[in-house]
Amino acid sequence: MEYRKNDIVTLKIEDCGIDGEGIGKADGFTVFVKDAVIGDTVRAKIMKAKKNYGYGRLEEILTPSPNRVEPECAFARQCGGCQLQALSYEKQLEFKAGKVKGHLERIGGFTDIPMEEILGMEQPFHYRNKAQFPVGKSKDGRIITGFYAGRTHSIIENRDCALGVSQNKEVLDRVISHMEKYHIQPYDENTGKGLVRHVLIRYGFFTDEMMVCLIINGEELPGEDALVKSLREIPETVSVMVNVNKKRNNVILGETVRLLWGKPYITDKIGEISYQISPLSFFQVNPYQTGRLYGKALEYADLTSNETVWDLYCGIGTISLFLAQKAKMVRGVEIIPAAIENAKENAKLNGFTNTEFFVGKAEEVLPEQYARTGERADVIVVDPPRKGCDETLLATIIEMQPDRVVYVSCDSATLARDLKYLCAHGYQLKKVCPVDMFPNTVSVETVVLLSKGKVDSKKIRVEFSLEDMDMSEFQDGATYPQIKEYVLEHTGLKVSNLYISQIKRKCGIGVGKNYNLPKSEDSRQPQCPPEKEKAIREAFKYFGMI
Ligand SMILES: C[S@@+](CC[C@H](N)C(=O)[O-])C[C@H]1O[C@@H](n2cnc3c(N)ncnc32)[C@H](O)[C@@H]1O
Repeated sequence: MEYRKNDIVTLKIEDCGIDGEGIGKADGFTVFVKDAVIGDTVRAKIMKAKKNYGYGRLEEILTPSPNRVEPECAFARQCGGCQLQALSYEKQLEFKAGKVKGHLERIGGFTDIPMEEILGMEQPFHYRNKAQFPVGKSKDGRIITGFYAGRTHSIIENRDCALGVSQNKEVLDRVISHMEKYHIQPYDENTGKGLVRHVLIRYGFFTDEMMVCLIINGEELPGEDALVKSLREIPETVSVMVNVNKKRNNVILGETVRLLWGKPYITDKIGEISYQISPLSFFQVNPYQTGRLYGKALEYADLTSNETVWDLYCGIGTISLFLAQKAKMVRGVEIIPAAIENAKENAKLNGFTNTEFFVGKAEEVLPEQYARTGERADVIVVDPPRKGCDETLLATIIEMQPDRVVYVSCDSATLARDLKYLCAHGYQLKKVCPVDMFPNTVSVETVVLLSKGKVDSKKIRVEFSLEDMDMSEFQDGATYPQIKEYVLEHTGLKVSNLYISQIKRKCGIGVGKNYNLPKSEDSRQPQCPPEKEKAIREAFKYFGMI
């Protein structure tokens, strides 16, 4: 059945979408309902309707889910950070394990998935060692800080996030009163004026060292010494820095950092290994679960001190050093030069002599090194960003034929795509373990073990090429239907998948290499007209894709 705007539907919520919205069906018509949780029976008003699906506003919870809980944070509904706080933690874990399994089945084409039990937390709050608070103004002109409401840039005022450390509030109180005293204006995204954009706080859970870094739209901050004096009164402060970002974009951190006081980094430990972490370094945000995640990767790598291992996308060498405890040699590759500097320092700090690090793209460094040395690897570990591995890299792994591949992933959709490729080229899926690194949010991390085996055609249902798929929907940003809907609503124009993919390419957003390209050189494709291009670009901006 088809529903239209303003229709009222009754439905049972059975799933959860990427923004944590409840998903249910009314007579085969799928409805996304914000603030409804799995297991609720709700009455919803259709606010937007498409052919087979629509977006509903929660009117009434007719029967609350037995898994509904009172959120710990008073702002959980408005804030975009925690999408699942109203769902019991047990059910959250079930949902996440199901999400990984579902992606492996639907995208990867796998059956009989060797899933291990998801590794959850005992206390799923106050686990984040890093927080980035935007600074802005309230309607009545006060300086405020907090978090962005879901998919917007309006700040929900909150200095005491339930996922962060208790020191966050004290830091923010001091920064805001400093701004008030010195008449420092927060940055305004619309005008590009104002000074303070964000406050970044990093905390070492096992060392109790804290770094405060103000991201500013300028070179200097009025009263820098007074701010340092105030922040030093918090006993855990070991580092106060500014980061300069004068660009008018959505990227939080700029490239330049300046030390105001203390050390340019904090130190923290995972297991037996110490790491130095600077403002720009990638470091897993949940230190408790990171030890378990890396422990699982190490278990799957099954090292006996004789192996040569590559750790691709190695960041500051976190997994590399974990592996180096039990390997003959570990080689790490990372695109950010500063992270590789950190990785080398971290190796030295911990006394490792069996590591080597390379700056560059994994998909370039690995084939180059393999061509140069011809040395095979016993184990290859990959931990790519959400977009997953480049196909050139996967092809090189296949060529190198390591005994085991350990894949650590923060996006199970691109993970499933890459596993499908590796298994279609001779690897076997041996173990899958989801790890809950981000309780109360929809994200889930996964560790996978693949080992060399024969091609098993029964396990793979469809032939495919990465180039023919557009996986960018699974990354940050919006889906094709969401973009179409935004464009229609704001301009009245209808745009096709073809036009969206053309503009994605122009903007440098990853689209499968052949996705929506003409099948032969002579075939003609319509080109996106300028007014539609403008509208699509606006939608990309709205969804934070450019
Ligand atoms: C999910 S993080 C993993 C970092 C590290 N393994 C850890 O656990 O801390 C992904 C890393 O890949 C890096 N990266 C992104 N694209 C890359 C590429 N093409 N080649 C190498 N590194 C890349 C990012 O800078 C980031 O440090």
